[in-house]
Amino acid sequence: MKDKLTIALVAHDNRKADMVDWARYNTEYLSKQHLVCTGTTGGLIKKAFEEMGVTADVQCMNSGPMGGDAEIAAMVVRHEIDLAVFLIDDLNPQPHEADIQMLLRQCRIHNVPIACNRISADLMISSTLWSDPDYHPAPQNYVHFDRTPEKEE
Ligand SMILES: O=C(CO)COP(=O)(O)O
Repeated sequence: MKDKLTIALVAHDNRKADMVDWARYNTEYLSKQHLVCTGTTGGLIKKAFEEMGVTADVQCMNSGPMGGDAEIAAMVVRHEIDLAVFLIDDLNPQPHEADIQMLLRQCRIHNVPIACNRISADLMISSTLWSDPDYHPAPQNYVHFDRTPEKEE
């Protein structure tokens, strides 16, 4: 498996404090990975690492409402993202809902693990499967399911 994962980090405004706190909690691990973030989320994570005197590889895309989610979704389609953490504000509407759904959908389609809360993110980054050479993720399988009830003889 790869030495360095490319991890997407995205958080809506009301979830940014949680994202920064999560990034601080996992600084040692995250500072060894390549982080791809939407603009404002990435800026806050960079600042938090700087305040802690930690050097990290943080790449900032556009801000979410200006296409950042769409840029990251395109990276997912190109298989450039290994894992995503997306802290969504489920209590308030977002102007770029279509882009949000696109990012979530492309992660599902392309079998990219995506955590939408901190516990999922913690479990995902601590999985030993990342370094297990015998682990090969099963591909997504979209098989038609026939709902027609079987006829009784
Ligand atoms: O809106 C976002 C994700 O949908 C996040 O974007 P920012 O990190 O630029 O605020």
